[in-house]
Amino acid sequence: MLQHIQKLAVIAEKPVRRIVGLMSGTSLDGLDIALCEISGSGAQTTLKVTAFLTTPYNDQQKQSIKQVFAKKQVDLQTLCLLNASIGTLHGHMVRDALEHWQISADSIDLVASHGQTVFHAPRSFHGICEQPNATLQLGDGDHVARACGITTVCDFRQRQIAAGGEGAPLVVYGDNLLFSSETENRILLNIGGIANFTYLPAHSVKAAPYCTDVGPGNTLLDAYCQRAFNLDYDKDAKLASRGKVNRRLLDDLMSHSFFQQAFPKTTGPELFNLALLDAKQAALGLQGVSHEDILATLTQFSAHTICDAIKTTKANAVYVSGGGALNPLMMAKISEQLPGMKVATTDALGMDGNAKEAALFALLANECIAGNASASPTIAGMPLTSMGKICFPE
Ligand SMILES: Nc1ncnc2c1ncn2[C@@H]1O[C@H](COP(=O)(O)OP(=O)(O)OP(=O)(O)O)[C@@H](O)[C@H]1O
Ligand SMILES: CC(=O)N[C@H]1[C@@H]2OC[C@@H](O2)[C@@H](O)[C@@H]1O[C@H](C)C(=O)O
Repeated sequence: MLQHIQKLAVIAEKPVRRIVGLMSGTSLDGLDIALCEISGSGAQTTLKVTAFLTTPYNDQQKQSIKQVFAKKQVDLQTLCLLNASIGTLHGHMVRDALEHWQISADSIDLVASHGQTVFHAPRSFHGICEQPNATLQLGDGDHVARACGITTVCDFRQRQIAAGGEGAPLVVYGDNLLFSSETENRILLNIGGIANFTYLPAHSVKAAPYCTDVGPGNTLLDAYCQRAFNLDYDKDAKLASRGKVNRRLLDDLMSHSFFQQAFPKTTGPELFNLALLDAKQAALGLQGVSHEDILATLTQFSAHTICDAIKTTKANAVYVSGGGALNPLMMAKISEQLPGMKVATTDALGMDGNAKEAALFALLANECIAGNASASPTIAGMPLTSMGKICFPE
């Protein structure tokens, strides 16, 4: 053990750390792997993504996660086996990515492993006042570390909950260190399965940044597309573009109490799922609406709730990342509803939007090893705390 601690101390003192960030999001498309070079910590952090890839899950891997994903009742043995097998799978995916990039595992200081969220239950969702906020990511860090041979920092969300947060969104801690501006009030909007944003007031404003989930991004669209068309997602919004927004359904979706909750708040497919949509369609007698019209309505639902949330800020510019940034209809609707605001992708800030979340977990691992949470800049409504558990490869 002593040699592991000594090695960590050496890593903490390095001028530049090479950290592989991993993120497997709610879309279940695969594992995002971002190789990052990070120097400094806290306000002095610099981060460069030097290689990135998404290793897709095969159908069997997707199906095995779907057995437990966002489900209130699951087979405990399945869950238990998945925790180990996802860890090993992610470790092997890291090893293969490094081989592909022709980089030796010995040259990597740390892996930062988010794991696979399978259930997210903030108190506002479970409603049991005496119970805490809770969240569960599978893919045990010891299995990751063992499978790729690299010290792994994992399970970032638990400490943030223990310190008083909802365990998400965590990107704000990195967004604030990397992307705030002297003069621009910025929104960093990520449209993954769930959409979230970080609001970064310009330094001159001297206000604290904050971050929140705002509602569904692609999760309802993907689930509907899979059920109605047996397609993973509506590529380039080809299907939704043929449909018409159903106003009654849209208004009903928009009236969900989640949208009245104050920021910061978090959510997931545990709430925004096909059961919710089906119930609303049935209650309104709208079962006959065409699949294309439903997709058009869901695209507008995401765009509208995102823009409503952004309009509560004083932002001058929005930088978008995540798969939703590649959906032309979603992006057109967002630009349309934010007249006069600059809408760009995070590429304009030098960050590949697909790599951003994985890179920001690398940054959290960097903070865990080399940072000082109590000296970090304040985030409104969220605790300042270090995050992550450390797992050694031998
Ligand atoms: N060309 C495209 N056209 C339309 N939608 C797209 C396109 N490319 C990606 N997407 C959408 O983006 C999704 C993947 O997004 P992303 O990888 O950001 O999700 P995630 O990281 O799993 O989510 P989260 O951030 O919520 O955990 C796809 O499932 C799809 O809905
Ligand atoms: C519990 C969980 O995994 N939440 C994810 C999810 O995907 C988007 C949104 O919902 C966000 O809250 C979070 O991920 C990002 C990376 C975050 O924590 O900032």
